[in-house]
Amino acid sequence: MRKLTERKLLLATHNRGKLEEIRAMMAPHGIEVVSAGELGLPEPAETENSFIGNARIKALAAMQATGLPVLADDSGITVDGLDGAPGVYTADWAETPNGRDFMQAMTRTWRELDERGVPEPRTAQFRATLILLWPDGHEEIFEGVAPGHLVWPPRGEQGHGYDPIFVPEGHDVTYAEMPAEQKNAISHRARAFRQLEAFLA
Ligand SMILES: O=c1nc[nH]c2c1ncn2[C@H]1C[C@H](O)[C@@H](COP(=O)(O)OP(=O)(O)OP(=O)(O)O)O1
Ligand SMILES: [Mg+2]
Repeated sequence: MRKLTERKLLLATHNRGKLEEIRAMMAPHGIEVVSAGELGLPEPAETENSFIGNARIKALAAMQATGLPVLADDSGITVDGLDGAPGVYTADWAETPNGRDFMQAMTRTWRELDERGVPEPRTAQFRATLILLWPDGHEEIFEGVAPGHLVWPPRGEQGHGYDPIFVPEGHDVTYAEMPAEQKNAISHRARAFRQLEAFLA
């Protein structure tokens, strides 16, 4: 098994919420995390239609720019009553001419469920695909899924993105109502990260 021997890792993301979560998960391993956003690296277009495909695009772009081993995260929420949408397009649903608006994206998600007459509980899964890419092209892929259901109206101030409407299975509160440590112990990203931990030297 290829181990990550560097104590510093580049995270190919421009998302501050992901950065904070993965930084917290790496900290106990003594690995410092810097992000593509912090380094001012360009944000590549995510043109694939799979989480793995888009994670690889981001990882490759950051690795080619720096020559460093890179971790990338592509994630999103799949809603059963919407046949898996927004899925790979979760971030796209938040796009506006003035940047991202996740209240708009969450509102659209709930409205489309209403329009289809989907009964509650409106089940959904948060998904994260992590790719660890070495400069020689070697890669490892890790996937985490967190099942749960959506609620309306949005609740909580923690976290980011769609956190205020997602209640993970076995809990009564949304991701956004949880302290960061609790979300980081149970989230889709945490589940993917636990597989990755085997690769940390
Ligand atoms: O834990 C999460 N809590 C709430 N929302 C989340 C989470 N994880 C992903 N999401 C949503 C929002 C994000 O915008 C989209 C992923 O899109 P995705 O392209 O992977 O990330 P991104 O564009 O925000 O950052 P980047 O591509 O630079 O890593 O799914
Ligand atoms: Mg993105």
